Amino acid sequence: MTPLALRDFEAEARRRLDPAIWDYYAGGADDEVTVRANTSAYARIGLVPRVLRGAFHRQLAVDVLGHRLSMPILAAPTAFHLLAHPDGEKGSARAVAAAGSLSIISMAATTAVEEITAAGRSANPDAAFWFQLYLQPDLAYSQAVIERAEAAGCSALVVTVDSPVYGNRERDRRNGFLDLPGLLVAENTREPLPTGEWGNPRSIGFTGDLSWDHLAWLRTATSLPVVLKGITHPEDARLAVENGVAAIVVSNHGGRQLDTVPATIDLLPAIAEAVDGRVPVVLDGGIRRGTDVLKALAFGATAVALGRPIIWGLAAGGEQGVGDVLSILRTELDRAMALCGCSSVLEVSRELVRPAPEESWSRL
Ligand SMILES: Cc1cc2nc3c(=O)[nH]c(=O)nc-3n(C[C@H](O)[C@H](O)[C@H](O)COP(=O)(O)O)c2cc1C
Ligand SMILES: CCCCCCC(=O)C(=O)O
Repeated sequence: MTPLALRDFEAEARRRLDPAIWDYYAGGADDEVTVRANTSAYARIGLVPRVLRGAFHRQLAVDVLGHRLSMPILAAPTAFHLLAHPDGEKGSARAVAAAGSLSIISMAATTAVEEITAAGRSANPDAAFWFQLYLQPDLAYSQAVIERAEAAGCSALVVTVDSPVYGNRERDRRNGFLDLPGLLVAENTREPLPTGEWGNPRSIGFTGDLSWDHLAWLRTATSLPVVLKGITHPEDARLAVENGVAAIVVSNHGGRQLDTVPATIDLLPAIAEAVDGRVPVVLDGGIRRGTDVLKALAFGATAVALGRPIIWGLAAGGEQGVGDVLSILRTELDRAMALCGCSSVLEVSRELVRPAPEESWSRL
């Protein structure tokens, strides 16, 4: 059956993947309340379209930190793509680049950052990449990883701030997922050698005392723009801007870190208000339809990022599958914009959305 929607890729990915690998990709923390909330929240938000606006041609392109992207949809950082398909991170990067979008490369990628950026640029010479960092307690080692990402051509550093410790992923614990020998080689965590080559991989650590002081250290460690990923509180968004970050990613890590954090789409309006247009705001978590993208833009996001749907596309059809996922979502967003009377993503505004508590929604 030809996949028509992102959920079709999810079903196909599930069918193809080893159940323990599927669980790692699909699962979340504790009772997975946040995993479910991220997607179900969109159904509670109504779209109230404007009509007779002549939106025959639609402009989907956006500018994010100096990059012109063909659409407001990026690839969020996700680990271990080679577990999904032999095309791995190189296949995903080529598909995202060919779609005119931007990949945030995971520090826990199973392919070296240099190979990923080269693959993306083979598909689109103008392709943009950001590098996601789990700050390591050994700052000298973190510095080496950052310099490696810079040399590979990444244009921003995305620091994940929602993970001072690893989330409680019970599916993985039951499956013994992280204990599988040789399964998980995070290529970008190799030791720098005096020869300039990369030695054995280190296991990824988390910085338990992660604080704003580390952000000050990062400023000394890189001249790249710093993006904070994992902002959920409006006060932290305000602090992030005051501390000079270039952008924020509103994210609860796809429900994989702290369970019962609300859906990101429900957190977005207060964060967008706190940021007040001073830096770009990217939202991830639960984006599965073009209407979800439109709702996020309407509540103040500059762009959205996809986590699991990229993995589904990869598992179902390699590079081509990722391309199809992006193409379907783009077409859905374009159609939703047409039906809402928007000829540009810049025209997608708050007047189009109505957050509806379930009781009032049922009265409509
Ligand atoms: C399998 C998987 C691996 C992930 N790996 C990372 C990672 O290495 N670094 C990171 O900051 N976030 C990681 N995330 C979180 C994503 O970047 C993103 O926040 C989340 O997946 C968005 O939700 P969605 O999957 O519903 O789109 C991962 C998520 C998944 C599902
Ligand atoms: C110990 C392995 C760390 C990889 C983390 C990848 C990630 O963020 C995830 O959500 O999974």
